[in-house]
Amino acid sequence: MDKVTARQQFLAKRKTLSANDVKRRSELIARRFFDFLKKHGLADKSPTIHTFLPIKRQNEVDTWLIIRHIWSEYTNLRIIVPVTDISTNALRHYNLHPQTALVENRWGISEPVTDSQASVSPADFDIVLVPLLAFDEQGNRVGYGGGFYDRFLADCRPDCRKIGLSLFDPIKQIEDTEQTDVPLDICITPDRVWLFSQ
Ligand SMILES: Nc1nc2c(c(=O)[nH]1)N(C=O)[C@@H](CNc1ccc(C(=O)N[C@@H](CCC(=O)O)C(=O)O)cc1)CN2
Ligand SMILES: Nc1ncnc2c1ncn2[C@@H]1O[C@H](COP(=O)(O)OP(=O)(O)OP(=O)(O)O)[C@@H](O)[C@H]1O
Repeated sequence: MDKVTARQQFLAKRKTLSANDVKRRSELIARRFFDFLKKHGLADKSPTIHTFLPIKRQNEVDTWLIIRHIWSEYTNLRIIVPVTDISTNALRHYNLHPQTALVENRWGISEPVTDSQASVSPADFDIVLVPLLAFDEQGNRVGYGGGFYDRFLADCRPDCRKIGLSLFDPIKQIEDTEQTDVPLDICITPDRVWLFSQ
């Protein structure tokens, strides 16, 4: 399947989900994420976790379930979220705390108010939770087509774990992958954890 077709199909599939479907699937994904952290002892190393904040009207995975659980149970973890620079199409990255003031951007994505806050370098990130519309059995992904995450993930350390979160199972293969596409290491769905790198 090509990216354009996958994008259309999965945008349509998402629209069929009720708010309750998204919530239930997001809870299963969050549970699998914390099981994965525990199994690999990742939380012990006080990792820095970068996550997207969900676009509610697009029925994205509700990452707030993961964030709130980290704030209550894993207080040694640092959470970073992206802010989109509309003029350069680049992402900048800022700390997220329970008291961080947020504003919605033009796509309905909550972002920290960045006055006087220093941005954080992608070299600091140990885990990145990656938004997607579709992924394939090799770990390739398709987003909204802006190339934001492809550019961002290229700046992360090679040992940073790139973990996709998907409400749906993978497709067999995305056929028109490009040199600049950065594949996922892992993808978590409501049903299972897909591992793409050893
Ligand atoms: N939650 C979240 N944050 C993210 C991303 C994401 O996919 N999800 N991005 C990942 O790169 C970046 C923002 N990228 C985006 C690019 C385009 C549109 C957009 O055009 N939205 C249209 C609908 C798209 C469609 O239906 O085809 C809109 O809101 O009208 C939204 C986000 C950075 N932050
Ligand atoms: N590192 C990069 N440098 C320059 N252009 C890039 C880079 N990464 C991706 N692009 C370009 O960005 C455009 C969109 O890429 P693609 O269709 O893979 O986006 P996507 O992965 O669906 O979106 P997103 O990453 O925002 O979720 C393509 O034209 C691609 O060539």
